[in-house]
Amino acid sequence: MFPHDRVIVRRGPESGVPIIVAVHSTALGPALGGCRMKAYPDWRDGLEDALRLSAAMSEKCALAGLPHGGGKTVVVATGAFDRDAALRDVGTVIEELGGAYWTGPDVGTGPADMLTIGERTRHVFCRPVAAGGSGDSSPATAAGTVAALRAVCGDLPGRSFAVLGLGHVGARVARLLAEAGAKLVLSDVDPARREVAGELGADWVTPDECLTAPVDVLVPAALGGVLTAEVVPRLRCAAVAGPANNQLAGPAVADLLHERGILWAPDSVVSAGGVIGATGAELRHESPAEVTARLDGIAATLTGIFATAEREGVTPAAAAAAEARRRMAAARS
Ligand SMILES: NC(=O)c1ccc[n+]([C@@H]2O[C@H](COP(=O)([O-])OP(=O)(O)OC[C@H]3O[C@@H](n4cnc5c(N)ncnc54)[C@H](O)[C@@H]3O)[C@@H](O)[C@H]2O)c1
Repeated sequence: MFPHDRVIVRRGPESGVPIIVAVHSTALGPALGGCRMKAYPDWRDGLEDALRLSAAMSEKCALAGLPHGGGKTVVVATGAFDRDAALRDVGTVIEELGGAYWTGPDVGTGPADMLTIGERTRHVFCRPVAAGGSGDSSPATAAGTVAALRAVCGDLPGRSFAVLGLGHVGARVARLLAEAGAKLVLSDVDPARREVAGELGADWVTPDECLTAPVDVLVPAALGGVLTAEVVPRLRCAAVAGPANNQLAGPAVADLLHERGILWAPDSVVSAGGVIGATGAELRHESPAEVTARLDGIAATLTGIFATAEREGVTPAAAAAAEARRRMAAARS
């Protein structure tokens, strides 16, 4: 079965680069998903990314209890091209969808780029705060991650965490954990990020040492695909929970984690804070208190998924996917 509602692949009329918009589901409401601008070896690799990431967004929105489905835009940014023209092309394609899909920032784009896309469509979120948008989504993503970490290990004081990746989200998570009295091991491929460890009085280690640190929770906050069949046997943590999208290198890795008795918190739940915060403020016009309540709700969602997984003898990944499918099917019927 073709699982997507619709997929558009278009040569941008102004820029000439391939623009791909995948709308996975609108069962729960208009689809949401960021605009990724990235060089790919071939446009078909960009299409594959858009198909996979839009399905992941459907799961994320459904599990966050949002009235939205999942989508994704990919701009295949290979070779020289006019960046603003490509962003306007994205806006043109999104406008043609008539509100079935809204976009925001993703890898390779930021709030300022949403203004350029917004020249052609109003179906865009996370514009800069000065332009009336909600701006950087990473504070909300970090807050949601910490809510998830409370669900994983209860009280944070005295617990140990290895945070891999100290960018927009990871550095904020590390600060919130330090403020809560947790013990931290920190790492990033960028040596300049060592200043975060210095500031927080945390241990600074190499990325490989961070991945295999003997801690309560490993917090992946860098790139996806970090949990591979080779890495899982070397892990020395009790649980893995972090904001990095698509942490599992393949579906079978969830079983490997389960067999080793390592609790894995599905990233579709842990990383939902950004989309909860941005769309709460811009699309649903929720008050800060309502947004905070939704962010805190990530803890209850995760606890429910862990309980279902245990009761049914399945992995948290399988329990999360089944729950998202159930919510979308219920909305369709
Ligand atoms: N920003 C958000 O609101 C948001 C929302 C949902 C999910 N996420 C996900 O969270 C993750 C982090 O997002 P971000 O906005 O902080 O990105 P970012 O680019 O600001 O930070 C990523 C950090 O990871 C580091 N890094 C890259 N490769 C690494 C490696 N192999 N080992 C160690 N460190 C490495 C980079 O140097 C950088 O400091 C990404 O997977 C992103 O998709 C972010």
